[in-house]
Amino acid sequence: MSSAVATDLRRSTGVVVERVVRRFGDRTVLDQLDLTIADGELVILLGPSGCGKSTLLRLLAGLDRPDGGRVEVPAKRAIVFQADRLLPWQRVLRNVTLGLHGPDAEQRARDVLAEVGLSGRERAWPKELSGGEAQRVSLARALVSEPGLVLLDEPFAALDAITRLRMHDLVRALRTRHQAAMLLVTHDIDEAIALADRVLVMSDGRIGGSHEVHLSAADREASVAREELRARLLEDLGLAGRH
Ligand SMILES: Nc1ncnc2c1ncn2[C@@H]1O[C@H](COP(=O)(O)OP(=O)(O)OP(=O)(O)O)[C@@H](O)[C@H]1O
Repeated sequence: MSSAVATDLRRSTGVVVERVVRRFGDRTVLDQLDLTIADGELVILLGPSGCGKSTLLRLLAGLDRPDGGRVEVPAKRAIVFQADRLLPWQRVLRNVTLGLHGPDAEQRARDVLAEVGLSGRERAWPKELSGGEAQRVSLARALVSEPGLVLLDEPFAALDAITRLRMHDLVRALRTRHQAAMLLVTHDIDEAIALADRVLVMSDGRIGGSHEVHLSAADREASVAREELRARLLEDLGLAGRH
């Protein structure tokens, strides 16, 4: 089967994945998977452990190649992992400017650090940051190059519940300013409902369920519609009847 990964030179073109296959030995982890993400859309990917979520993100990031099918992604992509992956021997500002070019690189890094609420921490070392602050730096580093696609692999899973809620507010604010397509992997159904334009549920190597989220900010917190969506997601995950 032929495979192709194409990047578009325009800044942001969304994502098109067609019939993508990825095998590891005898195991077919992604099996004719289809997916599209529009510019500016925030899509959340849910699925049981080991179903292939990170494998899909790695393909979209260009860290791996499919065995078959077609992947079309914007040229500029950024990925944020569960662990912050900051360079411990570089200060916060340098961690954000790494790989940036041009005379305005430092100012862009300062601006995006301000956006994530870290003005004044530019000269801090990574070890001096809390977990939430370190993930804010990771978000700043992802956004500073104005990518067309931001991939987030369980970015808040290691944070405490209150910090996670603050990070949700931050992601909502950032997406109104940056028009990137975003794909966020999580195990947390409530995180999915809080943030997503669309929630996808992965099973058997494909996208088994797709749910547009048409809830107001208030309804995302508590409403009959929210509970109905939650029940549908639990059903797709094979957990019907749970709370
Ligand atoms: N490089 C690799 N070599 C061999 N097997 C791999 C490789 N990468 C992933 N796999 C296998 O592919 C399957 C899917 O892994 P993946 O990490 O994508 O799952 P996941 O849905 O992200 O899981 P989790 O939610 O636990 O992080 C797993 O069985 C894993 O062992």
